[in-house]
Amino acid sequence: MSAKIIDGKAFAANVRAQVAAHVARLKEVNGLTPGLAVVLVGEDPASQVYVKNKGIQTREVGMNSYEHKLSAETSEADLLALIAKLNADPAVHGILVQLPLPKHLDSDLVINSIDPAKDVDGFHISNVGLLGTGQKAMVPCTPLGCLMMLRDHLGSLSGLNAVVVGRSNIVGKPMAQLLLGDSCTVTIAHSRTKDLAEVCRRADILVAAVGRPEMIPGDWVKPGATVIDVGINRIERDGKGKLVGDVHFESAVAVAGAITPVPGGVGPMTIACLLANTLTACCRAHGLAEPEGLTA
Ligand SMILES: Nc1nc(=O)c2c([nH]1)NC[C@@H]1CN(c3ccc(C(=O)N[C@@H](CCC(=O)O)C(=O)O)cc3)C=[N+]21
Repeated sequence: MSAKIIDGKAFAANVRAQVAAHVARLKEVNGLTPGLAVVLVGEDPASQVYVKNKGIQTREVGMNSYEHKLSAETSEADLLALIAKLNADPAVHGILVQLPLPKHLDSDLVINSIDPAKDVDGFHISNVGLLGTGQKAMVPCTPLGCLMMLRDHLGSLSGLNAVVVGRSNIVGKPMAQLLLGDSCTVTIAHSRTKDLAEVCRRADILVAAVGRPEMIPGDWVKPGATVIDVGINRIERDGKGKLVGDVHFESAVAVAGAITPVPGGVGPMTIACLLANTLTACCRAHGLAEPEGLTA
């Protein structure tokens, strides 16, 4: 038996179509156009590609995209001044500061200077606290995308054993909160976890977010489990560049019940959820009903 492959690319296209339909209605009925500002500091080529893709997809769903490209030497004061301007701009409903920032900038300080209501990454301490206490928050895009795919595949997650491998603030920790919110029994594992293989084998839901190419082999996967691979690792194989996840796909696909591929799994859902969050932020800013099925 081979696992069902969860098509994140198709799923993301469907989410974007739902967002586009809501945006069209907002324009027609309320005269509103959601706006997303993306701030990129420095010239990292991978980041430039992501930011370009975000801009294209933002415009495709009918939203306004505002791109701010700053030099790698930008001072913290100048960056904070730009964020203050975006916070005050009523045309901007979402603000994303592309991470990682150059080393001379304090990313915690920068992120926490964003108006929490416009923090479409969900990284501001207010949103982290709101999510952790089950209150209405902006939810980080990658875990939100994972949750949508899990709910779609499994229906109810209630009572299932979920193991999240990875404890980052951007994926592991918020993912665990969302799974807990859907009544999973949640374990957060990481590189220091004792008997990591055994812990993984107990998972009905296994979320891999460690950033180590193919570190989770098929024999760590419980037969029939749902495997969500958040890793996006660029490796060199047979003299060619290749994108692989944190899960060893070929061995895991033979054991799992369902699995997300890399590329074409979680990655496209991350951008789709960024657009969903921008729409949600716009609706909240104007006291309008939130889009159903596009929030946690
Ligand atoms: N403030 C902030 N928020 C972010 O959400 C954020 C960030 N900073 N910094 C960088 C990471 C990375 N990230 C990705 C989004 C989509 C794909 C994606 O669509 N990947 C495609 C393939 C891409 C390729 O071929 O390179 C896929 O997995 O199928 C990947 C990575 C968002 N990030």
